Amino acid sequence: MNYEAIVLAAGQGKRMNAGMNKQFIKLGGEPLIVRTLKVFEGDERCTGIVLVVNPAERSRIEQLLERYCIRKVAAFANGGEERQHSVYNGLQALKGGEIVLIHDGARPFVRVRHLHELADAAVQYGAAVPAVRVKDTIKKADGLFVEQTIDRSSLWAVQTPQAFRLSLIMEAHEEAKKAGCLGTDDASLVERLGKPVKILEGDYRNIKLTTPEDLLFAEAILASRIAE
Ligand SMILES: Nc1ccn([C@@H]2O[C@H](COP(=O)(O)OP(=O)(O)OP(=O)(O)O)[C@@H](O)[C@H]2O)c(=O)n1
Ligand SMILES: C[C@](O)(CO)[C@H](O)COP(=O)(O)O
Repeated sequence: MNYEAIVLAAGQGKRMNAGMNKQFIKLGGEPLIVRTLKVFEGDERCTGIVLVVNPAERSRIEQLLERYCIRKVAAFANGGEERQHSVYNGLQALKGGEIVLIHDGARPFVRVRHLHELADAAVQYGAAVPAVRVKDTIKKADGLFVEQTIDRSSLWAVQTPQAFRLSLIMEAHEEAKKAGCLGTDDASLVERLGKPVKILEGDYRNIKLTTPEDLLFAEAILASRIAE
């Protein structure tokens, strides 16, 4: 199934502490956002990308698109205060296809195979997310004292891209806006409507570059890809 993509690049990267938006950090010589966009650029099922950016960074990003021959960015949208607001703005800029994939610009290692599986699952279920099983022992705490050890057998760490029927995710965002509800991902807004969200087992290497040590993992993943 073909799809449109929304790629989010309008954060500040505070936790990365790089003194700039982490989207511009170079990984193996190429900016992070370029690596992410190249995955969608190379997927024949992606019909266009809405790129959500901080307006102050737009011309710098446009220069990168030119330099790295990224042609699928069909529209820009302005970032909002929170990730959810950025997605909302991105949704308004879509052309109106059936399926949309919403992706963090900070996850450059997603595989085209997964994009296809997610788009197809969104046709079938309405909403589909990639996720990996939680490997750590998770404890709930009160301050720094353990209250409870959570049974991890039903816990998943959820990633992006998250795939949706456009009508469903539009409704989910409108309803969340009305209710003043903020979620850390888009699927949670569908969940609050009581609609199903399908999990597809993802890839532990589809990391989001969030804190400085993630750069070490990213370089290692990149090296393993080059060796493939
Ligand atoms: N208001 C926001 C916040 C986040 N994002 C994007 O959403 C993705 C995931 O967010 P996160 O990792 O939290 O990125 P930042 O917000 O940049 O990081 P931090 O929270 O550390 O500042 C990133 O690609 C980021 O650019 C966005 O477009 N608009
Ligand atoms: C959407 C997300 O990438 C799913 O893992 C994540 O929730 C983004 O925000 P976070 O604040 O870094 O959790």
